[in-house]
Amino acid sequence: MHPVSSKRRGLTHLVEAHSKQKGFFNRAFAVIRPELDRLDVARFAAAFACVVLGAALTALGPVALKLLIDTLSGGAPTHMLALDPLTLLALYVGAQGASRVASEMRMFLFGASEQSITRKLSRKLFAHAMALPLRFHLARATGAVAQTLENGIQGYRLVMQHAVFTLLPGLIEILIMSLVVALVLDPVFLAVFAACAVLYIFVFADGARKVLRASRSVSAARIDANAQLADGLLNFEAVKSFTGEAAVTRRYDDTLKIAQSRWRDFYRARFVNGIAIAFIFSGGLAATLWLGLARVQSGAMSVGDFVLVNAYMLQIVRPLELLGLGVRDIGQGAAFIERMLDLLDEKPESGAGASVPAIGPQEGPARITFEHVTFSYHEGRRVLTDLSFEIAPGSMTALVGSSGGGKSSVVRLIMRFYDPDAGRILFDGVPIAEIPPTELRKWIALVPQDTSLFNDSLAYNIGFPEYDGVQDDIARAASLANLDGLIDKLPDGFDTIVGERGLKLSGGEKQRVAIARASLKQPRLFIADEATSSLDSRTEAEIVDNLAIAARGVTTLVIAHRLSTIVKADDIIVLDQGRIVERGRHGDLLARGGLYASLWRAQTDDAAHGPDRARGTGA
Ligand SMILES: Nc1ncnc2c1ncn2[C@@H]1O[C@H](COP(=O)(O)OP(=O)(O)OP(=O)(O)O)[C@@H](O)[C@H]1O
Repeated sequence: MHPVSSKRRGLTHLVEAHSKQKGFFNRAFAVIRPELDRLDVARFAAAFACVVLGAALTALGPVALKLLIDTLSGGAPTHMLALDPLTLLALYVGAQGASRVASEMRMFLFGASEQSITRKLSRKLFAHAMALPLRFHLARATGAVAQTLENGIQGYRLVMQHAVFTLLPGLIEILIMSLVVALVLDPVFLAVFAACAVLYIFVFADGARKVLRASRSVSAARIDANAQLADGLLNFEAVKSFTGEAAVTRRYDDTLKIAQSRWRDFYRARFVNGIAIAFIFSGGLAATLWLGLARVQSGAMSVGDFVLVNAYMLQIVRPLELLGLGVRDIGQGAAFIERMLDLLDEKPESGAGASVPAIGPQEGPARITFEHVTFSYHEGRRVLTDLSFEIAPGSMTALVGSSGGGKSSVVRLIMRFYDPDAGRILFDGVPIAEIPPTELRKWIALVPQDTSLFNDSLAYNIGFPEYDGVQDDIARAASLANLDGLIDKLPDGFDTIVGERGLKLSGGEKQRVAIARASLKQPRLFIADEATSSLDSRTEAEIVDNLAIAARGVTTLVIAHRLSTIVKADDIIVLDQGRIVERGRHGDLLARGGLYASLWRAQTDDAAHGPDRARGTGA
């Protein structure tokens, strides 16, 4: 390749990399800017003042020492300040002490604002994760999302810490030292300092690039490892029952091994960098002292000057090293932040977290209309095809059919967890695509197929999300869902902690908590997706009766495999492979002798042979 063109490409590459980095820092700053309040800014400003003061004192301390030595060694006072030794000693000690105090103040002020920003940033990230659509969460591992957020926060802390503690003081110290050297000493020392500084910059720039690359890999590996960790912990019941402890530990260790090797690359990059710096430092120190020695011997320099140049050479390493460390660790922080910024770029659901004006009628039982709705989760695999039906206000409609037929998907579309590929869904005549999801969901109470509870008290879980001030309502809802017997038995009653995802409760108890929660909502549409599938027949019958009373006047959509629970429905829609194959009342459908009749027959036959076999025959 032509050398000039390759050079040009190199330049273009550099310019591109620079503008990319600029874009990154703008994006990263845009995330925290709205979170900074006046107090944060004031604390930062005060920390900044301490940094400037501390750095100036650190740089000027050796000057006082030089003056003291010159005075003590009887050398002609070449300086303008003819101060007595005690004053000079006090100045030197004072500069050292004050610089330490400024450093402590800086840490105190910075720590307070860092924690405030970290809290606000964590809250913002969590709120964002909560506002992301269900589609996002179903496609991601919980542990990976958690680690991405954790890495991001750590990244911000690294960047903030180094901006305040390393980059800034480093720059100020170098500036002041260069000024003093230029004013007081032979310019040759400035040249040595400058040569060392240039070499440092090259070595650090190279190191920072390598460390950044290694940090990216570390960040990705940490996320993968945490995804495995959370997956194992969440599935511990399956792990135990299938004695899979060793298998999941191995699976987790495989990701840990990758993370370990990425960390090794990271530390190797840092090590190589550190060794190069040590060589430059030793070379610079040797050159300075050799030049200083010759000048002291020839009388061109005082002993104080020699001490000053030595102190600066030792001291200049620190700010330069700090600068390098700062750049390197900011690179690491940036790599950690990158993934989090990608997550923040994920679009939240429209209207999520915001208060949006509601559209359409505000009360009364809902009318739900499906108009030629077609839907697939992934291209090429259609789940619902040309679905058209209407659920009349105040009616009870049942959705039945074989497993995987698309019943829960109908519910997800009504909730706007997903949008249809074609056709539309209307809520009281208003297309739900025009209703903000958060508004729409306020009108609907859903008892989902899989109930997973918060690791909190029974009362919290029933009253979720508005726990405070509804104690009586919670007790009433618990009683409606036949939970009072259980609560009486528990030593802590409503305050009993239900365990992670409600694991300390039985499947049926969890379902009843979900029913109680939904019944508190006073919705316009009540949806029960297999809400009583884990209950024994008698409890189920009692709850169904209670629900019928509670849902009187509310439009109700019930998905059920156990057909005995929906014989009284006003309308039964039979779905098969995403299409409506039959529709009518229980008696009509039986008389028709189609899919519904055969499902019914299978269940009643099973029931005749034993009640437990009657469960889930739709599967
Ligand atoms: N998040 C998803 N991503 C991809 N495919 C999905 C997703 N959820 C469900 N499916 C698929 O969509 C189809 C319909 O699922 P759906 O849960 O709506 O059926 P269902 O009638 O409620 O089944 P069941 O009675 O077993 O609960 C199934 O083939 C299922 O594998």
